[in-house]
Amino acid sequence: MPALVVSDSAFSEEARKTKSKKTKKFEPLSPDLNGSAEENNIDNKKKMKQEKPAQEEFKKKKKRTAVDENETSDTSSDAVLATSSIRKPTLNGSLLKKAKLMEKDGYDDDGEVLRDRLNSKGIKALFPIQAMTFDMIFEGFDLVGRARTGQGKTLAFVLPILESLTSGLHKASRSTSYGRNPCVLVLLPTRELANQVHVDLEFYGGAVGLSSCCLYGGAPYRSQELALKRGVDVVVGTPGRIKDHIERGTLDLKSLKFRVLDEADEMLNMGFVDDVELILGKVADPSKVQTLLFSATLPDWVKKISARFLKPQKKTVDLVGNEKLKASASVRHLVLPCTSAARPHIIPDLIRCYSHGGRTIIFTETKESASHLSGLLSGSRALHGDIMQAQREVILSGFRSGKFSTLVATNVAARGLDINDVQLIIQCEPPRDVEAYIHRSGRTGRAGNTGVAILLYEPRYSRSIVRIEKESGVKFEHISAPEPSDIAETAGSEAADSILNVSDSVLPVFMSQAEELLSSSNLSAVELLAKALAKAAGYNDIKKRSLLTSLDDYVTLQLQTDKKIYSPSFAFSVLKRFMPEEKISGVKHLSITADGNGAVFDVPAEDVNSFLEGQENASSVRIDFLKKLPELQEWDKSSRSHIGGGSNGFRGGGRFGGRGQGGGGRGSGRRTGGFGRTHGRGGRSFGRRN
Ligand SMILES: Nc1ncnc2c1ncn2[C@@H]1O[C@H](COP(=O)(O)OP(=O)(O)OP(=O)(O)O)[C@@H](O)[C@H]1O
Repeated sequence: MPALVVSDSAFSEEARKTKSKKTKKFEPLSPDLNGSAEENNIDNKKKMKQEKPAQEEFKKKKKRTAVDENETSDTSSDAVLATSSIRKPTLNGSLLKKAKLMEKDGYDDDGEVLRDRLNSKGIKALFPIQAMTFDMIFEGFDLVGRARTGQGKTLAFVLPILESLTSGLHKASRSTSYGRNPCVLVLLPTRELANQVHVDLEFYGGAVGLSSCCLYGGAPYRSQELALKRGVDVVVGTPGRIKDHIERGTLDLKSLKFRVLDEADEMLNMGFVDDVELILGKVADPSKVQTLLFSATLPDWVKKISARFLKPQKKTVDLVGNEKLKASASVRHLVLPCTSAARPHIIPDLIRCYSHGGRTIIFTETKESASHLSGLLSGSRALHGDIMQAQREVILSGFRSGKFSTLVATNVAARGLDINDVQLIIQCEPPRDVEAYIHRSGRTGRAGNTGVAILLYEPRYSRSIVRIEKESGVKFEHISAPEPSDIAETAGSEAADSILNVSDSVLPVFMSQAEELLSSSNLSAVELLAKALAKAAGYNDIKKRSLLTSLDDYVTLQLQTDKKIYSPSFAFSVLKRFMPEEKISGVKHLSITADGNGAVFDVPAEDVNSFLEGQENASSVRIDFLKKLPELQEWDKSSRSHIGGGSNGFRGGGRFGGRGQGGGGRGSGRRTGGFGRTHGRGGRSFGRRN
């Protein structure tokens, strides 16, 4: 039997670590070393016996089956249980074995169907979290599982549960009768997520003859009650509605074998604590139920819940642990200063630069701002809790199927949603807690793919960026907004391509007008053609854009004097020496540089020349047009004063290389799509996908 190993795919650090650990760990299990492996297993079995005697009978059976099958012992779970380490992580090892077991029982077709279904989704080997938890779950342990977003936590509980019900611990006691009570309960925080996991359970569970239903609020009770009455094996749902069904007597948890809390911490955030605790407390004999808890983030409440409701022998597989980086490692994390007024202008440009033609999810803090922003972004739809449930489902399925490619959502879409080809996440402002940042940014870069997450922030409140950076372990790349001229350049390039595709049949009609235009204009043929291209690309002019706030039609200037500038009021007093009051009133977002040698501020694009020329009238003063934002002092919202620069500062400086002399990365971006405005330390140019 070919033993597949954990995917060696272009995946995470974890995958690599797991693989190397795995190789080391399982080398002794090669066929010629079976003896020593067997000895290990015997030792481990002893430890296991002390640890969980209730499992013994089942394990004996399992071992007999393995011997019957003449398999090597490399799939023995004992090693895992004793070491809490990695079992040979085989999809084939496990699922082929499953298929074999099924063959004996006459269920070979089901096994094939399950395998085919996994393969049809590109699943050929287990991801680390799946490989490391499979046996623990299959063997009957309670488990807390944590892995970064997009690393396959759903199948980490789905597959061993299916296997356990159809060929493992619970096979014998499984009922298939009409009106049977569910043996699996999966709790999730949002309806969308419940739906998604239900779809997975129907798809994979259906392959082995398990039925499921999904219970969430906002949907009629009747169809849910009918499904429960007929009898199902798996119930998936949100805590509120599950509790309602329990209280109405339509859902009985007495036959439960598994209960799963997916994204448990979000249930706390959403105020489901009491409901969850009530549901967990409804099980008659907790010793007969296996409880599994999965999330990418495990704050304190989850630890409390697990201490209260999981058995003392529970296992914990934490692939994030004390590692500094808690967010997805396959996502580029970017930050960009941007006022709320600038968002509607800047976001389409960000999508154009960073989404590579894929899907984008934009997160806002409130339902109102989601609706408002979606109204301003053509081709986008909003998704939030005030939208009727049926409509929410239509919107999400439209987004999944590509009917529109930009979704503007609140946190209802932050957790767990797995949508193909989401290339870009934009967060309109820093979320209140780091968990929200981790989950939102994790809607891209899933299953080993890459993605980009851009966090917008009001420049004055850069402190929250520092906080998120510290708590998530992410090293943000600071970028400035794509310059309108860069966007126009690409649009012009597309227009040039489209012009070449225009049929020659237009020439007789337009030639004489072209000749007339050329002869009557002072412009050269190339200049006229450039204007025609601009028009074809939809441009009448090129706007300026502020470096400080990303506002269109504003330009960022820098003021320097021969003295240090300690406060905005001092900077204003200097400006007042040589600029008229009406121009000073147009100055916005004045901030002091971290080194105190200058002040930067925005002025309307039409006033730039007045400021540049005005400095002629003042001695020891310099005004410069900024191409690169220096490091700035942070604005302390509470004291309404500037905090000293340096490490606390709003980091522009060296990290904002983009518009710096030469405009980092602009150059040949035309064809390769380089909008080279990534100004992180590495200064990588972030081009469009070729
Ligand atoms: N072994 C595998 N091989 C290939 N793809 C997989 C494998 N396991 C899961 N996937 C795919 O990876 C994607 C992410 O899986 P899943 O939604 O379970 O991640 P998650 O860890 O629960 O993420 P989140 O924390 O965001 O909820 C899904 O599209 C899933 O089909």
